[in-house]
Amino acid sequence: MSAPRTAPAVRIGLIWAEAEGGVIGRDGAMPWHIPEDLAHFKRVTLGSPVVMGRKTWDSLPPRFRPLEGRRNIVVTRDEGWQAEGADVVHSIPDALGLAASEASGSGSASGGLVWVIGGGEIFAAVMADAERLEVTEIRARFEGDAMAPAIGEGWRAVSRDPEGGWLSSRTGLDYRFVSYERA
Ligand SMILES: CCc1nc(N)nc(N)c1OCCCOc1ncccc1N1CCC(C(F)(F)F)CC1
Repeated sequence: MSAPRTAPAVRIGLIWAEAEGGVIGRDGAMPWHIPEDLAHFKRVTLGSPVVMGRKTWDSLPPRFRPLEGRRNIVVTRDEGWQAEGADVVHSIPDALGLAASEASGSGSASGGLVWVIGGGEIFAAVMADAERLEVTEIRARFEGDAMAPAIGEGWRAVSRDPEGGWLSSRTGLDYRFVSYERA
């Protein structure tokens, strides 16, 4: 029995890239490089607040930190942690509260959602309250130590790009974009 869903004040989307079997990371990084996914991530999240765990913040290449054009909200248990360009909070509810004050109206590109961008621990904590998932599926198997949350039967895929088959990254990996909404 999952935790009772509270109606969050803010609309939550999760975005991640996963290999076969649900691997999303290894040793604090992504074990692949798919430039087309970086562009996809930027397109989906630009203009919306992003919420991430401290390890994901640390995994951002310095030139991308903070993620420009988005409020960067970083969740950490470390009371002393701070970083230039990051709004630091110490719980998911605090992160969502901060994002709620920021998530632009439904007019914005992604309809006033706050995007949770990783990692595995944060995804697991917010999955029950999410209403949209943007998943990049990578057609390859990688070893890893961070996993995507399970997408239960309460979700339905509302779009696939491409509709059938896969796209080929210039780095040689096949991938596709799948969008889910709560059924
Ligand atoms: C893109 C990686 C990514 N893909 C999807 N679909 N969902 C995510 N949750 C996600 O992880 C975002 C945080 C980690 O991000 C990076 N980790 C390593 C190297 C580069 C990055 N990127 C490059 C693009 C940059 C830009 F600002 F351009 F978007 C953001 C940082």
